[in-house]
Amino acid sequence: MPVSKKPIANRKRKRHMLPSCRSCSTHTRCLLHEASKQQIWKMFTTGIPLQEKDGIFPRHKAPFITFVLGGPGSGKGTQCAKIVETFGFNHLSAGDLLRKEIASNSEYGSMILDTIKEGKIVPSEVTVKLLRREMELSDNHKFLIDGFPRSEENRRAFEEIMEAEPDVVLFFDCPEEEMVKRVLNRNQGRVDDNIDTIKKRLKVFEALNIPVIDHYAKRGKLHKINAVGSEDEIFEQVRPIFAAYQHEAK
Ligand SMILES: Nc1ncnc2c1ncn2[C@@H]1O[C@H](COP(=O)(O)OP(=O)(O)O)[C@@H](O)[C@H]1O
Ligand SMILES: Nc1ccn([C@H]2C[C@H](O)[C@@H](COP(=O)(O)OP(=O)(O)O)O2)c(=O)n1
Ligand SMILES: [Mg+2]
Repeated sequence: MPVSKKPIANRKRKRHMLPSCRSCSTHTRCLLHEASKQQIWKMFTTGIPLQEKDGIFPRHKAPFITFVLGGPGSGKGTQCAKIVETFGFNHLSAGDLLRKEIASNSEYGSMILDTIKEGKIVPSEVTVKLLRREMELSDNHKFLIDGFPRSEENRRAFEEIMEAEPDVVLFFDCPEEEMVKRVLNRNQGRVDDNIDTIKKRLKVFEALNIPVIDHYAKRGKLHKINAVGSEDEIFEQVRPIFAAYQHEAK
């Protein structure tokens, strides 16, 4: 699966292909992107489609990207489902995309399976390519990217290949013993939901994912959420984060 910035052949391209602003493809931010995001939020919160008079043409729609981070079993997938329901995001789970690759017997399937069983991280170019494909094909440009980036390498690869940074980063902060308990009770038939793999995953989380979390904390993008409590209690910490963005866009 070679990484290329060229269009994917024979694939229907959507208007908000990344980078969404052709005139600034070397930049991760430009005034047009920023103005566009304001308009997009307005559109989503009011339900009124963008007009030419708004000064932003639809082809300039910028993606609104949320990274969802947290250790294994911290509740990322569970909360993503609630965010989708309430705020209408497209949920892209890096783990689900990798598991689909295994199931489809793709060229990288066996390597991905071995990596997941070992609790390690799949090479970034593979994961970013899968995410990129989903983002390009999406009709929705509000993305919840769940379980990514899991390492600084993941983060840098995304920024380089997608030429984009997240707008919001959520971190579900959960004690290890609670995460272990949840994963062992998850009951989804996953090859990595066993005590040996979970122990390895927790070490990898500390070593590789915490630096990513620190990076976004320093950049003021991190929203740390206490992941202990009922699903609804946790969602009540999440809700105002997105509600605040809606308010800003008005
Ligand atoms: N707040 C919660 N309290 C107890 N169990 C939870 C909570 N949130 C999720 N779970 C359960 O814990 C397990 C892991 O949740 P999941 O959303 O898959 O986490 P992650 O995607 O971070 O690994 C699932 O079985 C889920 O039903
Ligand atoms: N960015 C990512 C995300 C997941 N993976 C691999 C390695 C992870 O242990 C597995 C499972 O990830 P997933 O996000 O589904 O796991 P949890 O929901 O946190 O339990 O997939 C990866 O290599 N790189
Ligand atoms: Mg998950």
